[in-house]
Amino acid sequence: MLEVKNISFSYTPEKKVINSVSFNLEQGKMMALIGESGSGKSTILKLIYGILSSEEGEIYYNNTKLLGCKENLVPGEPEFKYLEQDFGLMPYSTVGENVGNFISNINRGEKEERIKFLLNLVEMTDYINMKANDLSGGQKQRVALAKVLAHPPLLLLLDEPFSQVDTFKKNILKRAVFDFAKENNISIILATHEVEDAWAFADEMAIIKDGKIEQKGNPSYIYNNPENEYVAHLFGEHTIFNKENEPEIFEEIEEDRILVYPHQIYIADEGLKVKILRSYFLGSHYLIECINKLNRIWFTCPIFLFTGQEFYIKVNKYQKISN
Ligand SMILES: Nc1ncnc2c1ncn2[C@@H]1O[C@H](COP(=O)(O)OP(=O)(O)OP(=O)(O)O)[C@@H](O)[C@H]1O
Repeated sequence: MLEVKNISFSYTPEKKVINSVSFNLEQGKMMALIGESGSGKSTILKLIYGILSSEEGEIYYNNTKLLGCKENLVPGEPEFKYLEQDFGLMPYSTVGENVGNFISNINRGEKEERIKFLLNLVEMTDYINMKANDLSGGQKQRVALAKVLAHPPLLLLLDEPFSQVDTFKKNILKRAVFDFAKENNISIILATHEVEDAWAFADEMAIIKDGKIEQKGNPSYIYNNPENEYVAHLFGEHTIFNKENEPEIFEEIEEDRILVYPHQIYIADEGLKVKILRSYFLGSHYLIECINKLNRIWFTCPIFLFTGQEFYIKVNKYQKISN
C-alpha cells in the first residue's frame, strides 16, 4: 500500500506548487491524477518516485517511509518505474536493445522471448531492429511503455503515457498495458489531462487543481457528483443552468444552480427556448451547440439540426453544483 500524507513542495520560494496532497493506493490498484496543464501532476509523480523531496508531509510504501532525493544516494525508488513525458529512451540503440536493457542477460533465449512478448504487447514487434531515434513520437511512447514493463515494478508512475499515440492504437494499448498491470499486481499512478485516458480503467481518480486535490473518488462517482465546474469541465462539454436566468428548466427541480451533461437534455414541446448555433457530427449522434440569451447550451441529438432553428428543451437528469 502506498500512503501519501500531506505532501507539499515548491520549486521557488514564492509559490507552493503542491499543497498538502494526501491519498492512499492499495497494491494492484490504479489511481489517475487528472488536471489541467500546470496543475502539479508531474511534480506529484516525481515526489513519489523520489527524484524530488517533499518539504512537508511523508510518503510510505508498505509502512516504510520513502526518503526522497535529499536522503537517498541514488534518486528514484528501485521497485518503482517512472515513465516521463520525454520517454527516456536511448536514441541510438535499437528498439530491442532499449526494451532489453533492464532484462538479465543470464538466459539469452528467455531474454529474447521476453523482449518479443513486450513488443507484441505494445504492437511494436516489426520495429525490433530500428533505432529509437528513427521512430515517430507515438512509436517511441509505445517502446517506452514496453521498457518500463520489462522488469515488472511494484508501482508504475505514468506521465501522459498515451499523449502521442493515435486514438485507435490508444485503446488497444491501454487495454494491453492496464490488463498486464492487473495480472501482475502492479499499482499504477497515471497523470493525464484527458479523463478518457483513465476513466474506464482507474479504480480511483484525484482531480488536481493548483497543486491541491479538488475531488477524489471512483470515476463514476466523480462524473455523477462533480463538486464544482472545474471538475465537470474535465469531462467535456456541459451546461450550467441558474434558476434566476432559466426558470423554465427548474419547474420540477429544487436547486438554484445545476450542471447538466449533453445527454441529459432533450427536445420537448415546451420548456426553455433555444436557438441552434451548430451541429457537430460525432458518428453515432450529433453534439448540438445552442444558445438561450447569453447561456451556451450543449446537448446530444440523433439528427442534424440546422443553424438558426429554434426548439424547446428540458432536462431529465442533472448534477447539483456548488460553484
Ligand atoms: N523545474 C521547475 N522549476 C520551476 N517551476 C516548475 C518546474 N517544473 C514545473 N514547474 C511549475 O510547477 C507547476 C506544476 O508543474 P507540473 O509539471 O507538475 O504540472 P502538470 O500538471 O504535470 O503539467 P503538464 O500536464 O503540462 O505536464 C507549474 O506551474 C510549472 O510551471
